[in-house]
Amino acid sequence: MQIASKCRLFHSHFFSIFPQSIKPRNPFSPKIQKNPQFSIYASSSRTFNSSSSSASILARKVLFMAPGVEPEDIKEDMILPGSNIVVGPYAGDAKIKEVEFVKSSNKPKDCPKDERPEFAMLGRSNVGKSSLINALVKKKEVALTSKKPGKTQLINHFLVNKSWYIVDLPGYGFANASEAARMDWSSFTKGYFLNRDTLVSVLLLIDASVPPQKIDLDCANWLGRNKIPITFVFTKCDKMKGGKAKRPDQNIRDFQELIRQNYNHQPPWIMTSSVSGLGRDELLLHMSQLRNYWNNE
Ligand SMILES: Nc1nc2c(ncn2[C@@H]2O[C@H](COP(=O)(O)OP(=O)(O)OP(=O)(O)O)[C@@H](O)[C@H]2O)c(=O)[nH]1
Ligand SMILES: [Mg+2]
Repeated sequence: MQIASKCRLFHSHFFSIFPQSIKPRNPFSPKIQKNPQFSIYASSSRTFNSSSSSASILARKVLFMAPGVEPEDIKEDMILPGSNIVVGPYAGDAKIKEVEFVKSSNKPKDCPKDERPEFAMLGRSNVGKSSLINALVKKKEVALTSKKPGKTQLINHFLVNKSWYIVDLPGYGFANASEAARMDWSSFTKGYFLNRDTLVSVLLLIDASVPPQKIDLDCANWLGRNKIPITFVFTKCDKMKGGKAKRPDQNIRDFQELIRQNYNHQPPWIMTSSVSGLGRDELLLHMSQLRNYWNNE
């Protein structure tokens, strides 16, 4: 199948429920602990084992159905902790054995052309994109990080296990960038998202230590409108502020509420911390199932 049509197939399924005809290829028995904290669907998860249609409608609304999963088959231990992601039959081979920096591109058309699947890290400047890449690959300085926003300026491709890419992108919403640089950012990155046929999913990073930001909601809505697959990755979940500031889980819930209005089906979301390693293995497992599905279709 041609890459472009393969990609469309993937995208069109992504925002709807996966069709009955997809047969599991890699039988997977999840070794996942019970999902401890997530009250956002805690009340509904009790009903997932029931075969009632209202339970499966609820599951469809709140959970991310991985490829090959039917709502009526979901059990609580198939949901990744700290996320709404159901693990399905395509999950596996999530280990990172090697990673190498391949190239920096300043135009989407200069990106690698070898048709390997890729995941792009997107988010506000300073949200923790480069730190998350380092946490995923367990190396300190694969992607350069900084306390000052605006560190990453180009499209950087990192090749993992010689078979797929993680892409580090410049952050958006960097107030100190010149007007010209900000305009450039949007045409340059929008061009990348709209034309990159090998893009499996955008990982849209959202800082969970602050309340929902309009710029993140606008970005999520733009991606949704353009049918670009998205996973919300909440960062800095280790940051517990004192006083009246809201905790990460409250900020995440507020963000979900705002997003829910614009999506028929809840996109996948997951809590992470590059400091404590929270969500690392779970995110890699999620990426494996999207990648394996992409590779197999
Ligand atoms: N507490 C905490 N701090 C984090 C976490 N992730 C990143 N940081 C800090 O946030 C700052 C920005 O991190 P980067 O990874 O450089 O952010 P970025 O999104 O790549 O930023 P740009 O390249 O400017 O777009 C650094 O000081 C990191 O140490 C996290 O999970 N927890
Ligand atoms: Mg960066």
